[in-house]
Amino acid sequence: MGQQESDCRNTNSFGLSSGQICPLSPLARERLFTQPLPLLFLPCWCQMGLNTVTCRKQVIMGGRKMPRDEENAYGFQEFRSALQERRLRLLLAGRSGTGKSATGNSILQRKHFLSRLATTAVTRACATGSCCWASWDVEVLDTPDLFSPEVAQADPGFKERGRCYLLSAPGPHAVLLVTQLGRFTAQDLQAWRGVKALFGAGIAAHAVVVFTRREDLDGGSLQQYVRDTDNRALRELVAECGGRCCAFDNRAADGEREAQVGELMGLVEELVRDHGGAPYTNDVYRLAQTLGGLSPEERLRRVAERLAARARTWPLAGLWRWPKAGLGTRCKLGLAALLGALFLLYLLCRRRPEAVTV
Ligand SMILES: Nc1nc2c(ncn2[C@@H]2O[C@H](COP(=O)(O)OP(=O)(O)OP(=O)(O)O)[C@@H](O)[C@H]2O)c(=O)[nH]1
Repeated sequence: MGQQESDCRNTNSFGLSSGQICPLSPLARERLFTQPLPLLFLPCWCQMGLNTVTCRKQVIMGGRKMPRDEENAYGFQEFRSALQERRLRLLLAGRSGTGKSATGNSILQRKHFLSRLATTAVTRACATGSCCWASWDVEVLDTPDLFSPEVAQADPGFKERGRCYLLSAPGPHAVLLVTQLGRFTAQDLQAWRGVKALFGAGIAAHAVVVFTRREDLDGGSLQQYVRDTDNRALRELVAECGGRCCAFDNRAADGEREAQVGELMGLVEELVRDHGGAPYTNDVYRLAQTLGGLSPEERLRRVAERLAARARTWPLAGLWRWPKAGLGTRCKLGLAALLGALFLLYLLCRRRPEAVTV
């Protein structure tokens, strides 16, 4: 694939102008969360396969098998139109200093984002850049440190995180989790958790792990590196992202960089096909889709408000994600059985109303 560099579009003014699709019915998961009783047991049931709501499903539509993501509110027609639109939104994420901006510049094939070696974070605000790749209009969103625990102090009003949402609305087709080859640290893992905290655990189905400093492979195979690494957290991360990973040497010569971008875009195209052309979406993106008529400030205020509300219910959301948090299957089943037994015990021990004697 060859890249034709050009500015297809200007930066997205909060991303709401393109591909607006009305939200459909709220997710079954959200509905279930409004029911108090099954709340405790949902994660277990879900993990045990009793609840199929969270699972990616194959649905038969018009004689064709279509993959469908639970997080997606799109219907069949919308899948098709998303593909026809030929637009890809890529969101760069990861800890500070891993090479997100440099990777963004490699994709855009020009120096668009500020990228340099520094002891403190260089990127201070979300920024977008766009280019054409093959027949795709590609929009790249670079992010500042939105994913570390420090974000709570740095962005107390959820403004920057709100901008991140609005700039990537109606949702990213792929999240590129950028990490340095050979330096996958606790901070990288925290950043990945931060990505899931901000967007929801379902984002993993749209994630690609991008390693910078490809030159350190010395011509070796990335797959083998990932397979052989003794860093278990890294192996688990790549597995969680469906094995999608690639490597960039952002200082390589133009031709080599173009080949690396081609490799990444191949993974992204496959991902997009797997999702029937639909980007990742969640309740915040769906909210953003309804705010088209409002001023940018008002949209930001509403989205920030929703993010703050989500953060307040974070322990509940954490409960939902808990089954995917890396516990062993046996352990999860054991806990599920224990919770089930406790629930039965509660039902049995509940005081029955006294029999009324006349
Ligand atoms: N050798 C080498 N250096 C790289 C590569 N990718 C990025 N770098 C360097 O890593 C440093 C940090 O890169 P940035 O792109 O600024 O990293 P960032 O993640 O955007 O950093 P923040 O904006 O602070 O979050 C810069 O000096 C880059 O030149 C790579 O593939 N190889």
